[in-house]
Amino acid sequence: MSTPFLDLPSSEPERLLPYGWNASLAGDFADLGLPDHQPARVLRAERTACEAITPDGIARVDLVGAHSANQASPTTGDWIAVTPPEPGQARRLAALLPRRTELHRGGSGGASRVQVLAANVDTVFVAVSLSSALRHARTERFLSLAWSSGATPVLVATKADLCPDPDAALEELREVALGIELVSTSAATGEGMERLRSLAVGTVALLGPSGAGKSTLGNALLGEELLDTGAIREADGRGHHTTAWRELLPLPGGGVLLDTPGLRSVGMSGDEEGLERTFGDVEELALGCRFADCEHRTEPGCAVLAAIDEGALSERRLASYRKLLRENAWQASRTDALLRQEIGAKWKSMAKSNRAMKREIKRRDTGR
Ligand SMILES: Nc1nc2c(ncn2[C@@H]2O[C@H](COP(=O)(O)OP(=O)(O)OP(=O)(O)O)[C@@H](O)[C@H]2O)c(=O)[nH]1
Ligand SMILES: [Zn+2]
Repeated sequence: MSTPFLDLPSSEPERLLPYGWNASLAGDFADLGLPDHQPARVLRAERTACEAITPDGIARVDLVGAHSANQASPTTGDWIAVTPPEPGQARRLAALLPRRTELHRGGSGGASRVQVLAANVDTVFVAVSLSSALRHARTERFLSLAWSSGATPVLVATKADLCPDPDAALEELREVALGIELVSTSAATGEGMERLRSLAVGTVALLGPSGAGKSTLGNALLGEELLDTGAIREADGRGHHTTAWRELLPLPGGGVLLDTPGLRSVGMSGDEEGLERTFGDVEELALGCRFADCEHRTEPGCAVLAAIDEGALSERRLASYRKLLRENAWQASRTDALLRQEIGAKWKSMAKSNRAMKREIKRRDTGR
């Protein structure tokens, strides 16, 4: 196998390794057909420039110039091709490498475009604090966002040391963490940190409500107090927005931590695929309903209501699913009509045929 590096005398491509550079990305870069350029990863993006790690170290990259207007603009986590270093010349963006994953939120305040918050995130740690009342609907929202990005979510329960009955709380969370890893942690005792480190695969993003302990988890992974935690912020009023701030930080045991201000304030994006995965149990049950368009309210032969009667599904979970679907529909109605037509119609027909297929398979399996 050829080395994933480029043969550039002045540069040290090893500099990209702690940021996730690998042979597969080298292949993507080669496919661009820009042999005179260099690969780089975006550490922080602004409107007209970004900061990136290049084989020559961290550099400012101008977004104007060769990069065409109809291409997506780079965001934190993107791999890009940049012009080689030239004395007295700023680097320029030449191309964006294909994204493997995309964390996004729906347009808000009348904006019609979906806003991409981060690219190429492999693992999302969703933090939920055990020190306050659990709000499952909110947690499910974060998990959906993670699923829809293409990354693998992990549910991280924080502040176990402050919880009077952590076992009961975790038991509850297990239903929410359907099919994913659930880790109980405490920054105070170090509980769960080793396991968390082993789950920090690739580029890791932290999601969760304010005060859930994201910065504290990040610092534990980094082995250094690089992120300001609530306690420090309160003490000296410092924020994340200093110019020296980089949003991608290599982890000592491999992997990269991604921490952007935008991710700290995400809600729900118009995405139903992520919901389907988060609520896989409800979707699965719904396949057994007599009517294909069953809304699981009063319909006869409703398998979802039957499961609730039997205690196999909690009413709370169905209610939470409904609420998120409603919220999604509302979000979708706010995005612009064209986008809605294009994406909505495609998704609807896909979902419809998917459902029909699943029902057919189920029918055959059960011989009905
Ligand atoms: N006792 C205890 N306190 C913790 C733990 N984890 C975090 N904290 C405290 O909880 C507070 C909030 O933690 P942060 O890490 O700042 O939370 P955050 O999610 O980054 O918050 P935002 O930056 O507002 O999004 C801080 O005062 C932490 O010291 C824990 O495991 N145990
Ligand atoms: Zn039903």
